[in-house]
Amino acid sequence: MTKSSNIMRLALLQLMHCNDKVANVQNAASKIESAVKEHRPRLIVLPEWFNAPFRSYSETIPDGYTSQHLSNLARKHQVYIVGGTIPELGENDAVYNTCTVWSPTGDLVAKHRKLHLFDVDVKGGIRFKESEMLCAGNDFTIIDIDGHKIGIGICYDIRFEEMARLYRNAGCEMIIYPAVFNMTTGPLHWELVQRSRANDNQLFVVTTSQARDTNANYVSYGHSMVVNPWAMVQQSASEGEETVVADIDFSEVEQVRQQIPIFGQRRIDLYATENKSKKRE
Ligand SMILES: O=C(O)CCC(=O)C(=O)O
Repeated sequence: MTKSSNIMRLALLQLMHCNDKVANVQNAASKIESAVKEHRPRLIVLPEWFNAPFRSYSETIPDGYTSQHLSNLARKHQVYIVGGTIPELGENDAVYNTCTVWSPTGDLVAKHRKLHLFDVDVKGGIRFKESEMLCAGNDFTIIDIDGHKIGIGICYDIRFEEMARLYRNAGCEMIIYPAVFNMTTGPLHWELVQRSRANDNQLFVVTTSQARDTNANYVSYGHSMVVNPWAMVQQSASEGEETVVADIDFSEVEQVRQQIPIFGQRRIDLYATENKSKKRE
C-alpha cells in the first residue's frame, strides 16, 4: 500500500482494571469514546489483559464477547484499535495471551499470540510462570495502516531483540507492545527496553500499560510510552488512568535511517537474524 500520510495520531489508553470483565470492557468503551471525541486519533491502543487475565474469562476470537465489542467500537468510531490483550480460547482447549487488531470497518485485521511467555524468578522481586497457565504463539504479526507497516508484540516479547529485528527487516516503522511491567522490572527496564528496541531498529516503539492498582496481586508499573526512532521518549504517562495522545511523524524514521545508516553497514557476511517460523512475513 502506498503511504497516504506521514502523520498518524495515536491514543494510548492506560486503563484501570478489575476482576469484572464486563466492567473492564465498558470502561474501555467509554475511554475510547472520549478519546475519539476529544482527539480524533487514527489508532487507539489498549493495555495487555485489559479485559481479564484468567482462563475462566477466555473467549474465542473473533466471535467472543470482547472481540465483538471491539469490532463494534472500531466501526462506530471509524478508528483502528489495537485491542490490548485478552485470554483467547484456542484449539485443543489451549489459552493464549492474544492481541487483536480491528479496522475502522470493524474487521479483524490480525491477531497476535504472545511469543515469549513471562517465566522469571527475580530473587527478592518477582516470581512469575506464565507458561503454567498459557501457551505461546508461533507467528509474527505485521499490520499495515495507511501504508505504514507496524509490528505487534506483547509485553515480555519486547525483551527479545531478534523479534524486533525481524520486524525491522520486514519494513516496519513502528512496533506496538501492549504490556504490563511490574514494580520490580518496571523501574529497572521499562524505559530502557523501549529505547533499546527503538535505537537498535530505528523505528517508533509504543507501549500501553494498565494503570497502577496498589491493591492488585500484580501491581502494574504504568508509564505507557511512545519512543521515537532517535530513541527519545516522545511522550509518556504517569501511573494512573490516563490517555496519552501522540502524533507520530513517520518521516523521522527515514531521517534517522539516512543519517545513521547502520542497516547498510551491518556485516551480514558474518551474522544474520533469520525468520524460521512457518508463516513468513
Ligand atoms: O519483562 C518484564 O519485566 C515484564 C513482562 C511481563 O510482565 C509480561 O510479559 O507479562
